[in-house]
Amino acid sequence: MVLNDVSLKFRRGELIGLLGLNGAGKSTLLRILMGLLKPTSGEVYLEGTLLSSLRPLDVARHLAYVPQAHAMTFPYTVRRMVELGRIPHHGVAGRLGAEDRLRVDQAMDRLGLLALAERPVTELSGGEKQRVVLARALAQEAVGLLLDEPMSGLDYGHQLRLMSLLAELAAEGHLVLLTSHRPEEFFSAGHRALILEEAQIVADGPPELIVTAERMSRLYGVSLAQIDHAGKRFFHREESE
Ligand SMILES: Nc1ncnc2c1ncn2[C@@H]1O[C@H](COP(=O)(O)OP(=O)(O)OP(=O)(O)O)[C@@H](O)[C@H]1O
Repeated sequence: MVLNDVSLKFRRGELIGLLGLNGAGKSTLLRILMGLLKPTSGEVYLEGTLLSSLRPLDVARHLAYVPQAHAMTFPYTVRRMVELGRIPHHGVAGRLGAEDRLRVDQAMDRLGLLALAERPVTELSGGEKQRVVLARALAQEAVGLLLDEPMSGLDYGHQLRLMSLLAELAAEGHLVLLTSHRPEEFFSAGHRALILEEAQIVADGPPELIVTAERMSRLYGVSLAQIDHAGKRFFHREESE
């Protein structure tokens, strides 16, 4: 069983980090929340409505999902790819209006993509592609952003910028749920940390109480010490190991 007895409630304005070992079920949980996988028992509700009763485009107006890997087969330009994020608003056959263009430009700007706007996505680096997919999710203007390892492949500067952007989005009222293998990332910016272990949520609460050396040592099976500095927490492997 990938997930068992998981009961969670998410609210607008929350920035939530989901931690867990490889194979713990993090992506599975995001896919269930997006309605891409159906739970064998239990239900997902989106603002009071049963998720499974909504059409995919209706879901996409509320939730945007950025998976871990994205195949980019067609040589669309970066701009065209980000424009696809507007489909939930103007429909599959609809034309882009002024509002759509504005949102696309804003999303590209926030991900630092304006200079790459006319480049075919097939010719981009891994980190650049990742930023395009994130910009497409932003252009979607969904309240909830479900991001599977959004930092992966990004250079250090873009990782830090993305973390600030996600905090900004949460402050603007979005729900941001991301998975990561770097517990430090949530400590300063995240409001809530979740740990998925043995198919269950074993911890759910403020990062300062959950993302501790003791818990991270147990989770990852390496002995860690923590350093708290300037409102941030860092981990390092204990010398004695
Ligand atoms: N399509 C699938 N068919 C069968 N089993 C799957 C499928 N996708 C994932 N699994 C299994 O479900 C479990 C959870 O996988 P999931 O991708 O949700 O883990 P994860 O926590 O996101 O891992 P990672 O950190 O490696 O990305 C794993 O044991 C995996 O092998």
